Amino acid sequence: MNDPVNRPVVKLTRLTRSFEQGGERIDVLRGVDLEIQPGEIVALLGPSGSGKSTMLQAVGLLEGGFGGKIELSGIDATTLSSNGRTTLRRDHLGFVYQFHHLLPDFNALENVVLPQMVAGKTREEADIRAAELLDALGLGARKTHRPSQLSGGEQQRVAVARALANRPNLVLADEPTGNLDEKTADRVLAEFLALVRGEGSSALVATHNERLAAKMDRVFRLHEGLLE
Ligand SMILES: Nc1ncnc2c1ncn2[C@@H]1O[C@H](COP(=O)(O)OP(=O)(O)OP(=O)(O)O)[C@@H](O)[C@H]1O
Repeated sequence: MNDPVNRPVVKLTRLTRSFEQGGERIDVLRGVDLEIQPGEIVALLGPSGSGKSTMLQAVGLLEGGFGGKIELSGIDATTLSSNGRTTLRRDHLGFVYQFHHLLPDFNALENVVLPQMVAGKTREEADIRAAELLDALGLGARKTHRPSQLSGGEQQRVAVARALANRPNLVLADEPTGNLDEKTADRVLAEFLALVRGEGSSALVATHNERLAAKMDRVFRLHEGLLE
């Protein structure tokens, strides 16, 4: 029971978030409950403005201002200090965004090595792990390319490798293939899902694409601030 491996990687209890805009209050999240078990890949569907990014920011411990409870692998993030949240984020989470956000002056391998060095790995360990991930994503021959020398699909694959570098138990992905053409998006998503499954990790993937969402284990829809 106390084994963190068997605890939900995410448990949200009555998560709320409101914004003030022009003197008006918008209730974006109205009491969201969600549990994601280890190894599960969950799609978060919803039209633009429904609150998908807001929800990922909550789970990613990237912003404050939320009501309710956010637990990651049994740890209640809402009671932690800012340093505690940073450590929890570093040790448990990986992030992939719509745009790759790779460091332009570093090559593909270095972009995957850097977060590992920040987490305390040796350069040698980090190099081995980065090469393993890039090889798995078919980028074996692109390791010394800078982001500007890679195609959009290749850049996004490097971003996927970076997100998985520290063996997170949950990857948060916000429209991870939203910037790619349909064929490339399908291929990169399939590789991403296969890698997450192979690593035994979990993922919460925000998308407005029903077809892509259907490839995941469970699909939730954000509608009027609640999950359906
Ligand atoms: N910092 C903020 N201040 C005011 N309103 C905000 C803020 N962040 C988000 N919102 C509002 O919250 C709502 C949800 O935004 P959010 O970005 O979470 O939606 P989304 O489903 O991710 O949309 P998209 O698919 O377009 O990225 C929107 O109406 C947005 O205008």
